[in-house]
Amino acid sequence: MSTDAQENYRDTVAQSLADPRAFWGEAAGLIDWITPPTQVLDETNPPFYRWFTGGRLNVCYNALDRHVVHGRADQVALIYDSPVAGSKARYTYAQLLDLVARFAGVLRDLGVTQGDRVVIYMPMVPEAVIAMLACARIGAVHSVVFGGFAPAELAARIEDAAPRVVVCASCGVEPSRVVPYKPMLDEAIERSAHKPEHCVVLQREQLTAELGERDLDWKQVMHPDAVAPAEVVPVEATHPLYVLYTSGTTGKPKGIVRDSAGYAVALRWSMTNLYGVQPGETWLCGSDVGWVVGHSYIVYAPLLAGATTILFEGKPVGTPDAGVYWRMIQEHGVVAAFTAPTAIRAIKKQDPRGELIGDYDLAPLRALFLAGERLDPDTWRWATEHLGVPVIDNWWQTETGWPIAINPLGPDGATFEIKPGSPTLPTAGYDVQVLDEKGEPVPAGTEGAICLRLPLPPGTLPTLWQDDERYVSSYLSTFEGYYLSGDGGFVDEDGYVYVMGRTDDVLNVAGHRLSTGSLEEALAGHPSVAECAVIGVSDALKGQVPRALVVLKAGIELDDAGREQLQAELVQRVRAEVGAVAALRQVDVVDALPKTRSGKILRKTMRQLADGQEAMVPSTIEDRSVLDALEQVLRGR
Ligand SMILES: CCC(=O)SCCNC(=O)CCNC(=O)[C@H](O)C(C)(C)COP(=O)(O)OP(=O)(O)OC[C@H]1O[C@@H](n2cnc3c(N)ncnc32)[C@H](O)[C@@H]1OP(=O)(O)O
Repeated sequence: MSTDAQENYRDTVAQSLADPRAFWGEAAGLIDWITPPTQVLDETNPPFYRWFTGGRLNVCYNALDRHVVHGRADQVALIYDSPVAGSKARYTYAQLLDLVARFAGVLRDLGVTQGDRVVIYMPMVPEAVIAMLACARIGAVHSVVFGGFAPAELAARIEDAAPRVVVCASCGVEPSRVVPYKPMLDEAIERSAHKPEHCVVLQREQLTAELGERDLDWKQVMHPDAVAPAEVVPVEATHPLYVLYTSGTTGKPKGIVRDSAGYAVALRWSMTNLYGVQPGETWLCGSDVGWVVGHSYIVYAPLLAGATTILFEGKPVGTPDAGVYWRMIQEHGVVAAFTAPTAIRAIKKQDPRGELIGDYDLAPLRALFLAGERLDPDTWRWATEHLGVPVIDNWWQTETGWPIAINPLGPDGATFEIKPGSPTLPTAGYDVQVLDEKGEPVPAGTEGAICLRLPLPPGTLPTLWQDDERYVSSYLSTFEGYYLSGDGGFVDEDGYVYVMGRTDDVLNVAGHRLSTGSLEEALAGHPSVAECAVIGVSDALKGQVPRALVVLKAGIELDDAGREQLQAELVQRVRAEVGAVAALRQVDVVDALPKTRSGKILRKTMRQLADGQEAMVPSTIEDRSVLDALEQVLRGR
């Protein structure tokens, strides 16, 4: 660990905060512009800050065409590795560009123009990446919906985004079953008030879908005789590249807007300066294109950097075993990998001594990055001990699009000492402050609400899709001049950030962000349920799993068999309404829920009891005996 590198990085971050215009103005040179920006940071309409105004560019051009023009045409851009489909494929930059330009032509011929939305509901297949980049090419706004979401969640997103076209696959392939996607899309469109004009369906051999009137077959429309490639459409720097829905505390998802230029600049900068990956190198990000990590670090950042990215359709274990990541690292010559702590916990459970690691040559690997949930010290220690490379935590959110805090990887490894449990230091552009309830900064080591002083750096959300008001009320209204992250934690004397968990009721199940509100809505729709609460409790594998408590309607009496039947129905209901990914397994029928006098359910207190922690009971509790009666239920799992 060189002290020069540490000083340089601290200087970089200090400069990015002291003079963001100079800092990001210089970083803007990392991408190609059609028209350079006239202003680096536009602060004329706070709290709505805009980056690189006046500039015009195309993100697809920067991710593909530029590399073809500059000598990377024959370099592999994308490796598809699917143990579940038994399939592998490699696409050079030239081949990927050809497919993307053709699919952009398909969308154009279907009437999609700049600013139109296109929903993409696909598993981890190359066509998902092709569809995303094709949208970017013609200035359409993509909105990718994770395949593990059920029709109701998909419907909510279709209704909000109002897409002209939906792109979907006939099915996904999970280790234990083939998941029919097309019927779920049909049901979602049925439920949604907005109806897309067309659906382009990729027929997969594992299960083909029946096509209806509005449906088109991907292979047919992509035939070179059927479509002419589309040219790049220049867009404004602030033009939305995509909308990605994320869970808030209520059932209605938030449409995180991502601008074009700020995102391209920040991601390109991060790939080399934070993750230490150079053009031409191979990178593995084991996430899903339905999540922000997939958007940023499977698709956009590695391609913007001219690297080779791997699209992995499989699981860290069981496809076929806990050595699949190590196999890919060896086979594809991966220099840095990125996944969620849950994935490492799953691997550790199956291969506690890390024996499968020894079966592969991991010599090219320089680091493993982990994010998506808190990296517990045990998991960090296991991975560090068995991999022999720096294991680097990084903290960020769907909203920010790229790391808020990380230990940057330099040529000599991690730049700073790793302190287990901390994602290390704030990144360039992020002014991290921990505030107390009154909005005052707390001393080092004291827990509070982790906030970011405005303006946020490029690449972060400029607003919510068609909902400026919700953007302000959700993130900016608690403490004036700050973005409220929703995560709580502290900063130590060395400036290291520690993120301890959500301060609101958002769940994080195996790195998947889910809303308690949408699970509760699903449960509350059952005819026997009067009211309910969902809490996230600690889980050794998934970090957190949901647990539901339901109160029955007056007059409903159930014996043991009746309760079991109801519990099974409620689990099934959440699966059908939210999706299998919610992983609700435990439902308890209780007499009442603990509340404050103003009617707020005490989810945090219940969560503390369920996790065996000391429960903080607010003085405003309405009836203490309700909580006492629940204590045994919650403590005994
Ligand atoms: C890097 C930071 C991030 O991006 S975090 C977001 C992504 N997170 C990860 O990639 C974490 C890695 N985690 C995993 O691979 C799994 O959660 C592990 C730990 C292996 C556990 O596997 P499993 O028990 O099957 O849980 P799961 O969460 O994968 O799935 C739960 C149920 O949902 C289903 N599901 C999941 N994905 C999809 C999908 N794309 N399309 C359709 N269904 C999906 C799974 O099949 C599973 O269903 P079931 O309950 O087994 O019937």
